[in-house]
Amino acid sequence: MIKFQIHETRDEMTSPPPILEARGLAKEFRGFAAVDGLNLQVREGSVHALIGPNGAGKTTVFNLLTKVLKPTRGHICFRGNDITAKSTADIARLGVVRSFQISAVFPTLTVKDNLRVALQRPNGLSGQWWKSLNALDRLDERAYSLAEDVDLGKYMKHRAGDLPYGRKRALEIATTLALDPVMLLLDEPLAGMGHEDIEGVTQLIDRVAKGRTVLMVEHNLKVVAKLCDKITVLARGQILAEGTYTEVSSNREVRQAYMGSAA
Ligand SMILES: Nc1ncnc2c1ncn2[C@@H]1O[C@H](COP(=O)(O)OP(=O)(O)OP(=O)(O)O)[C@@H](O)[C@H]1O
Repeated sequence: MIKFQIHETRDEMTSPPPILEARGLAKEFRGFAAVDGLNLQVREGSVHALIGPNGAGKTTVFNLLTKVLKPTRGHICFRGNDITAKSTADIARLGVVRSFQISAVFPTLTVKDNLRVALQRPNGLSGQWWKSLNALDRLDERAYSLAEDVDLGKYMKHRAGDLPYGRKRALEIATTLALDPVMLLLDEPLAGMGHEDIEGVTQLIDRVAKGRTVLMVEHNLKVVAKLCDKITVLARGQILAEGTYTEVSSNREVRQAYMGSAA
């Protein structure tokens, strides 16, 4: 692993402890090390990207951090507490929420009703939603405020299924924000998105990152360069390089790993 010693030493002296940390994290599939002794530190308030060539282990790391997979070895800590044995629901209660996975968007419901359904989860109304959406009127104010946060204010009466793709992604992010996360994990938030939506969703992520910590896997390196304070480059399950976009993109081994492509 290539370290940016001066940068990291300065950072460590001035920065708070990491909000999320992986220590010696490993995942083997039938003896194959998809993730191999990962030591990752995500600083509170940062927007941190995990990048790397295909098969580098990004998705596996994400699945380990969000408790979809159990590690073969190693530990995960959130705010200094070991969360290795906790479930996805446990860590969501701590405020660590993965978007585009647990955020369900119901295509036949309006934007407003999708937001009200999402909002009832942290408000302890789960199980009541089927009684009557009218019973959820008290959530309206918060639903409108969430819609404004993601620029969906004028779409409240639209059916989610009729929204353009970028707006659907905005609604998914809004349903995630309904859980009031302190840390958002975004798994390829721009995947499959047309050029016309990328700028809007990039701005949206930038906006919702304020006051939160974001860890994202993303292949679009232009967007990573724009949004992220720190980038961890994975290759063959290990950290190849870490630093700012300028630092990692000028790194020879990173360029080699991408075979002279976008990095
Ligand atoms: N369930 C599994 N069983 C066996 N091997 C797996 C499994 N999941 C992942 N792998 C292997 O682990 C390695 C890392 O895969 P992973 O999907 O984490 O990489 P990635 O960096 O997310 O790749 P991509 O950018 O292509 O999505 C790959 O070689 C993959 O084939």
